[in-house]
Amino acid sequence: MASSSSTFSSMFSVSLCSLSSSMPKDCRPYGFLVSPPQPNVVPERLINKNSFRLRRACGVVGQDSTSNKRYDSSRTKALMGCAPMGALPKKKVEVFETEEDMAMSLAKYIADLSSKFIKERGLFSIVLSGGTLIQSLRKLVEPPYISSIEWSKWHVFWVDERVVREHHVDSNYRVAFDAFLSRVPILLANVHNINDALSAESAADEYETRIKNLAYKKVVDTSSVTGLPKFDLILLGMGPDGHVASLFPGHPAIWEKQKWVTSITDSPKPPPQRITFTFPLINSSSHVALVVCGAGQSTAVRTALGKSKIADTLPVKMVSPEQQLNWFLDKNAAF
Ligand SMILES: O=C1O[C@H](COP(=O)(O)O)[C@@H](O)[C@H](O)[C@H]1O
Repeated sequence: MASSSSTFSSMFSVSLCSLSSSMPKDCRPYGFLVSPPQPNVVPERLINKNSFRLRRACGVVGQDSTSNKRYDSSRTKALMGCAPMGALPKKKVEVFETEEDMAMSLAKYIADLSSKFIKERGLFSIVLSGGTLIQSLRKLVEPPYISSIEWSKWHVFWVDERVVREHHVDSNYRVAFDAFLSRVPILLANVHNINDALSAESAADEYETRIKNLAYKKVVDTSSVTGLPKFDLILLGMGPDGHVASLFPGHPAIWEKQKWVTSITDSPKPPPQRITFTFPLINSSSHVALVVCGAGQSTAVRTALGKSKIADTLPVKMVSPEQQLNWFLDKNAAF
């Protein structure tokens, strides 16, 4: 509910940043904040001054205090996910008084995107996370959305999954099925969960292949920028350590560039065996909603939305979809 939300501007001077720049649309190796001279770096005079100001306000450009060189952490972030240079998503941070208000606004946001993409493409590809996010989808199974959404046009995926059988309590599929999918008229054939009979590595490979085939059949769109499947909407939760999907701080999987879906067998949060989308695939999506509630997440939220360069390797801060990044926060997570 717009009326009960407040933007983050008062806290971080960052609320709605509609950013763009004229950086070349390519992808270079990551790992530096101060770019060494490179042939494809756009001369500073070509960077629109207003755009620079906006980006500085959002903490994505600035001056390195030790070397006195200008840095552009948006570039670094884009590179991490292999997203196009300069194609920063629009970013919107909304803070709601209660989780109930947030759930209402989230339902409207999803319903609006569902209708937009169904109009444009005839289908809606939506990717779920596990955890507390699913509870926040409860308004979708109530009026008006239960009858207004064209559920038969939905294709549902998981950004990460625990490698357990699908009826197991730890299964993200099971949590979503029990609380959400079983209550709406989605076609079972359009619910694309992992093959739970496989090992973590095989399940990741098989899921990637299936996604590739569905992109070939245009069930999932394809990014004209990266050439990777482009999901219409990815819904991400976030752990207190700033992890998203099963991409944990300090884990090598956050740097994966070749695979679209990878496996891990040493998740710091149980269960240890998981499959997860990698950043190149997450960041090729059109829209991402980061849905975060509760005081336990507030430190990671502050770090992610603050200006610290150190936070650039916090998984949640590496999320950068092609079109729009929306944060849905309750007050407890935000303050
Ligand atoms: O393990 C996981 O954790 C994150 C965050 O979950 P939450 O319960 O703290 O909201 C979740 O987004 C991810 O899908 C899940 O596998």
